[in-house]
Amino acid sequence: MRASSEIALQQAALAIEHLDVRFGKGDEMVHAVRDVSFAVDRGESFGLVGESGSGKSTVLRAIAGLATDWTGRIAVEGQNLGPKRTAAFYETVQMVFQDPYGSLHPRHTVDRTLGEPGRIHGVADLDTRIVDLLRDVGLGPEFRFRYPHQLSGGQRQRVAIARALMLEPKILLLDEPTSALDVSVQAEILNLLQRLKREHGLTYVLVSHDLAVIAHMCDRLAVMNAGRVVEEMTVDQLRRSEPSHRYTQQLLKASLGYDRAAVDALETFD
Ligand SMILES: Nc1ncnc2c1ncn2[C@@H]1O[C@H](COP(=O)(O)OP(=O)(O)OP(=O)(O)O)[C@@H](O)[C@H]1O
Repeated sequence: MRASSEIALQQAALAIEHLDVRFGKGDEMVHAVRDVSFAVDRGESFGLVGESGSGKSTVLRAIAGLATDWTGRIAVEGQNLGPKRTAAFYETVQMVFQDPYGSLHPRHTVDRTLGEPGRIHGVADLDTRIVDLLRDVGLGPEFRFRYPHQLSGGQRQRVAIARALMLEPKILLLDEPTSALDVSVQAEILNLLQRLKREHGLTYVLVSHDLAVIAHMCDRLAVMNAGRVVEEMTVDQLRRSEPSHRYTQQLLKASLGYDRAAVDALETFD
């Protein structure tokens, strides 16, 4: 596994260099992300971990074009991104949010939720594609005309994942995709994401405050504190409890969810 510094930036699925992100102006200004750099290889799962407010989601939001006051470089498959996101961007990069309740329109059926991006981007044979995508995320065709309030939390997140896959993206930005779900549903969704990654050759950037989730899902991770990356490491190093930065050691100790036996047990789920 290559460290960010060894990944040729033109070859990287995603390269972030010296990213700074701010919100607001003057006295109210929040400097949420400071000089963040990392690169993600094609097909890799990269985790961003850190306490609440450390800037993890803001990094994803800058990539997705949802936080617009940023400087530095963001490149997707060797192409630098400007301030606006194009149709080609959404055909390459999609985002899945934490809250499946908030991220689906309450008055749109599953059919409409999945169909809308497909129609906008001219996806062929949309009816078949919708049914295939639902099957891909473990939902039968009977779910097609349901509204969000007729779905469980896990089913809603499956719909949100299916919507993200509609345009056959190469990169998924996953912002705490399971933290609104209870533990058993969380394991189901994480295992679904693992399977989809294998089957579709996806690249993931996964934000989580939970080291157990990162250890289960990722190849490498960056630890964020107060807007900065304090350490980048492989998950193998994390598992061997080898963080070199004091903050990461603390995070590891303090992370109530982190229990090596539990992480190993998670891996036996199918
Ligand atoms: N729209 C916004 N306007 C002003 N400040 C913001 C905005 N979004 C985020 N921030 C601030 O930026 C900082 C980083 O927030 P961010 O959501 O990226 O952290 P996080 O690590 O993802 O936290 P959490 O795990 O709680 O989601 C925080 O201080 C937050 O208050």
